[in-house]
Amino acid sequence: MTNDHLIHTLKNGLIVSCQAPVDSPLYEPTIIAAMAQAAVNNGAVGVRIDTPTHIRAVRERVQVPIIGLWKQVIPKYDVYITPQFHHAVAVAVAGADIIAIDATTRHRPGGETVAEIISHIHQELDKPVIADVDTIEAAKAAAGAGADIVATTLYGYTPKTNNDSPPSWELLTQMLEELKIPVICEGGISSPQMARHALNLGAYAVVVGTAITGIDLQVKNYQRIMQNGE
Ligand SMILES: CC(=O)N[C@H](C=O)[C@@H](O)[C@H](O)[C@H](O)COP(=O)(O)O
Repeated sequence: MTNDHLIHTLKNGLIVSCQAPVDSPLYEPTIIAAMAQAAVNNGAVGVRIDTPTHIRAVRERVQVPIIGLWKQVIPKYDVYITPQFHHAVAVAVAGADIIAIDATTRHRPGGETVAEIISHIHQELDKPVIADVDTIEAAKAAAGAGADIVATTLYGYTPKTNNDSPPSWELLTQMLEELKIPVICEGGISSPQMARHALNLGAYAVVVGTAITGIDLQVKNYQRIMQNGE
């Protein structure tokens, strides 16, 4: 399958992000892979998976495109989603079909620019890149740098955006108006109706994580509201 065809299989579909906090009992390759398979069995067109180990386990069980990433904590840097090319290599070798990278305009470790990482991923790994962004400026820069897809993933998680919670319909609309490449709506989608709304606005596909696979965060949230009333 060509990369264009692969991207096309995601169109208008639901991509389920199967991730868990590192201190959760769900943070196990077999459990992540079971969640991914359950998602695919029920119609998910793709899955989004963190770490090479989890990607390898999921690859054994599902055929749909895997969007792979590797979250890293690097002292002095806030960029954490597949921050450097060598992380992208590990993600690709583990079996991911598409690589997600942080494409915000924040300082990056290793002296690589977003454009350099994207071009290395294209030339050396032959994989499409999803640029996870927070603002329209970052989205435009990522598209200009050769990203295949941009996603609203980091809206609400960076100093420029963290006084609001995702999703931002405004950012999604702006990205759809100003970019020519597919735009994925990701982050804070918590109901099928919200996912449908994103598609109605023109999103290429929708990624849902916490609302489907996030037992830890969901239960914490229920508890907080049930115990404290807010
Ligand atoms: C900001 C960040 O690190 N987002 C991560 C990206 O891979 C995941 O933790 C999210 O679960 C994913 O983006 C889906 O979003 P939501 O869980 O809100 O449906």
